[in-house]
Amino acid sequence: MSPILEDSSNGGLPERDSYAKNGFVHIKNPHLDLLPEDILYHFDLGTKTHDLPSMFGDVKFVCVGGSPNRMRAFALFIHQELGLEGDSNNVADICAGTDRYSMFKVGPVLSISHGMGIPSISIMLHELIKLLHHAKCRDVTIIRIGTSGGIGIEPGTVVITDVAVDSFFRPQFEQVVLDKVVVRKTELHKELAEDLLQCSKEIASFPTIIGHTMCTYDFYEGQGRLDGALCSFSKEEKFEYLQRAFSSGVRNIEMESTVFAAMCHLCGLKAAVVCVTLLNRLEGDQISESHETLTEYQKRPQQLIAEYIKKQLNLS
Ligand SMILES: O=P(O)(O)O[C@@H]1C[C@H](O)[C@@H](CO)O1
Ligand SMILES: O=c1cc[nH]c(=O)[nH]1
Repeated sequence: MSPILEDSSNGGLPERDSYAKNGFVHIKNPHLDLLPEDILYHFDLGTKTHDLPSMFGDVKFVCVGGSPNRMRAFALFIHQELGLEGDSNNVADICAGTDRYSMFKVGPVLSISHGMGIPSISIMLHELIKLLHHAKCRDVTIIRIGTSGGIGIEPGTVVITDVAVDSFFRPQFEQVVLDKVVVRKTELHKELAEDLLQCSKEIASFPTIIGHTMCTYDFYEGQGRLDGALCSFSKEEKFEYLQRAFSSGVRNIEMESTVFAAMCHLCGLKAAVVCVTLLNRLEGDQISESHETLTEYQKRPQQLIAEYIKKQLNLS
């Protein structure tokens, strides 16, 4: 059994205090200073090939989500909402040179896809955080706008995460580093979550709550589904697990929030997770709503975040 270590690079270190003063993004890797060039391979960007400060230096809001189409749609929507000049349909994919992720920049807003699951979002976040650092961005807010399965709440409800928990309902993320397990905290920004809840009250067009979000390594057995290709538990065991999750404060389940919270916290980014629920897992496992309904649900976190961004920019 590998030893479980407390992460030494916790939020109480001096670097994080200085973040509060200067607003820069932290990079906690001394080896990076020795690199003559930093290639952000999965973005097809680099410090020698691109002028990152002039391309990204004005970024203040980063929104991330699983699907490239959703993040493109969000970029077009934000273009419209911020009343920016130019044809929103011309918003280009900055990562067009690779098909790993898509990235769109609209004024001070960056919209990026991260694929499905912890490994995929983790790779994206390493490169994104380095990008923000190289670009000398300051006071950046980052928000994951995703989909999820709800527990005991009406489908279509938007859940703003207060704390991301693992499959054992623990507020932590375990990263295997070499042959050790490093445990990192999964704190999110409390004030940001409250501000987002307040925005939702002002829009008042869909139910929004604050709750714990459980992050799993799998969509099927890992989320207690009975409809995967494999299933090694009974219906009763499934319900007993989901009820326990509910009792511990979990209101939705997705697949990225713990690593997202852990990495953003360590790097001094103000972060939130805002996911719409596509179904109530106490009523079933299959996502059976119509395409139109699911599309409308997916727009809800986008509407909320657009409202928040406009408010921050004094545009609402
Ligand atoms: O941002 P998305 O909607 O991709 O997040 C959830 C979690 C998984 O990535 C995926 C599973 O359908 O949806
Ligand atoms: O049930 C669901 C729905 C969306 N995403 C998930 O991870 N789970």
